[in-house]
Amino acid sequence: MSLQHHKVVLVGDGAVGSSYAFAMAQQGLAEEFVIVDVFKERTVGDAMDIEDAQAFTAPKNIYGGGYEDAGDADLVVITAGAPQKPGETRLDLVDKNLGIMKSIIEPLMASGFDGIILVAANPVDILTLAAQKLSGLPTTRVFGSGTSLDTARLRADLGKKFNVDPRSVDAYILGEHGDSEFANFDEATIGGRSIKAFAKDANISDEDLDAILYATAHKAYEIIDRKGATFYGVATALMRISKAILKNENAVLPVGAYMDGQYGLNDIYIGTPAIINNQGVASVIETPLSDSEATKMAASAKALKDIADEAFAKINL
Ligand SMILES: NC(=O)C1=CN([C@@H]2O[C@H](COP(=O)(O)OP(=O)(O)OC[C@H]3O[C@@H](n4cnc5c(N)ncnc54)[C@H](O)[C@@H]3O)[C@@H](O)[C@H]2O)C=CC1
Ligand SMILES: CC(=O)C(=O)O
Repeated sequence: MSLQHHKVVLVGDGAVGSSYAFAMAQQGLAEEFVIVDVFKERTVGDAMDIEDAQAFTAPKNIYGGGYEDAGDADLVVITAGAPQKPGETRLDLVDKNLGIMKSIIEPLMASGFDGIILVAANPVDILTLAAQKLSGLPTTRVFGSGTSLDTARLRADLGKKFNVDPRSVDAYILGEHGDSEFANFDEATIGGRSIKAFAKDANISDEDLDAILYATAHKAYEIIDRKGATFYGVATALMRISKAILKNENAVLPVGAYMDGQYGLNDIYIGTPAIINNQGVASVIETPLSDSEATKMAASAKALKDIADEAFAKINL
């Protein structure tokens, strides 16, 4: 039996990052875990705090560090960036967070890092593309959390509506992690049976399903209005994706993956199911879309591309 040693570097020890560090500790994932942030004292404090949980979970080497610690890391997770204030969209953060991403990728790559980058900072699809272009790493080894959180929200609401465990719902939010996202209701299933057929039996209308999509797409705003930020959901999604990478699971998960012709799209990252293993995105699953869903995917991609083109031009990317 080989002793596995996985090293993960977290960049951004705010609400999302520290919750992710805690989730990883709870799951006993990553034998070595480095926390990096401009607020250095906080990374040391968080590492000490999480260390106190190890006697109940699993021992690991967790410490506040710097980019010089990333050279031999398997995975770098980037949660550094300004979060939305009430009333702001994710896309409003683009210029500020692109500057932060640039300041991270340069020292990260200077460390000799050659692993996988997983991005969560918003607007995540655009920042993931920036991270890939700035790092020069293969597109399969740089990807984003994409619509993983949105898909979790959708499955939870559908689970409640149809009275089934959300883990048994096979439905996806696709497109931008943001206002132009959409659900694949025309193909979604529970136990292999179409959700639309379940809905018909239960007198649930298309308008009811659209209301579920609306609630999913607006849940971040609802949470931010009440507590200022969202973090537990995305931290758990990041933990789940990290586990698929570190354990080489070949798990099918919704992520923000690079488009190389899938859905007729190129050179953008967008929310889609993909197979995730220790190589990153092993392959993108181009899930079937009805005509109206394909139109929504194209519109979502255009919304992302327009913002990315404008923002990248400002930093010569
Ligand atoms: N993809 C998703 O589903 C979700 C993404 N987010 C995004 O995650 C990001 C972080 O959100 P929060 O943790 O709530 O924000 P936060 O403000 O609590 O934490 C951000 C952290 O980034 C650090 N930071 C800033 N500049 C840095 C730099 N140059 N290098 C290293 N660290 C730096 C800050 O010191 C701070 O600790 C935001 O962009 C937010 O919109 C939040 C929830 C869900
Ligand atoms: C903030 C954010 O992106 C979310 O909760 O979906």
